[in-house]
Amino acid sequence: MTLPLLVVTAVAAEAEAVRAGADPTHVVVEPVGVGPAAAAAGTARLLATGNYCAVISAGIAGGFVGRAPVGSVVLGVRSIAADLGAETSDGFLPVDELGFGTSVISADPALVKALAAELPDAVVGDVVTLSTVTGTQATADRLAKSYPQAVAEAMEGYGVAVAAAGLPFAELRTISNPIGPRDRGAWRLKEAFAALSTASGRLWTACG
Ligand SMILES: O=C(O)c1cccc(C(=O)CC[C@H]2O[C@@H](n3cnc4c(=O)[nH]cnc43)[C@H](O)[C@@H]2O)c1
Repeated sequence: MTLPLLVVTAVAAEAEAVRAGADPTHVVVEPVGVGPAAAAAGTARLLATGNYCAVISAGIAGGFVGRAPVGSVVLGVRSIAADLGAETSDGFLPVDELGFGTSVISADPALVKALAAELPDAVVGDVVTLSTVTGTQATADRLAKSYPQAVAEAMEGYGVAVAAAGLPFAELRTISNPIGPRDRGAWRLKEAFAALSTASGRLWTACG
């Protein structure tokens, strides 16, 4: 029998949205906390106590303006730790350039292909992971320029990818807000959760 797919979210509301759409006979859904550290620790714990065919970091996200509109589904091909590194007078230096590992983890190509086939309207691109939600136009512009393939930002993908440690990994997001000046009242949570439920209905095929 095929092993189940593990889907990790940050918060309970995201897990409920995934469960509303996903087939419980093929998909296990767990909230593990907000941010890359909680995501990595929670995912590692789940993978140590269960057998899964793959792990997906799922939830809502901010979308880069002009790349992923509010309400859209995003499928991550790479999860990038965009604030792991050093600040210099010339700008941000990623951990890669410091010689301490990599800030970029690629999703499993076969898993991405299978999900993309099930989610033909998804915006496919990189997803940046940040510990701090972007709240100014200046930061949004810097990130858009530094990560031209990035379509969304969230707070967990890179942490889940590190914990996956070779198990097939991917990131699935639905866009609740544009990345830019903070306007919490403008987040379209209802639309993003509904899109997450619909997309989750296609996850049962992920492991063949
Ligand atoms: O306020 C609420 O009612 C509420 C209900 C459910 C979830 C939330 C969250 O804030 C989820 C946090 C989760 O969302 C991701 N996220 C969403 N937008 C962004 C963004 O613009 N930049 C970074 N992360 C974003 C993130 O992964 C958080 O873990 C609120």
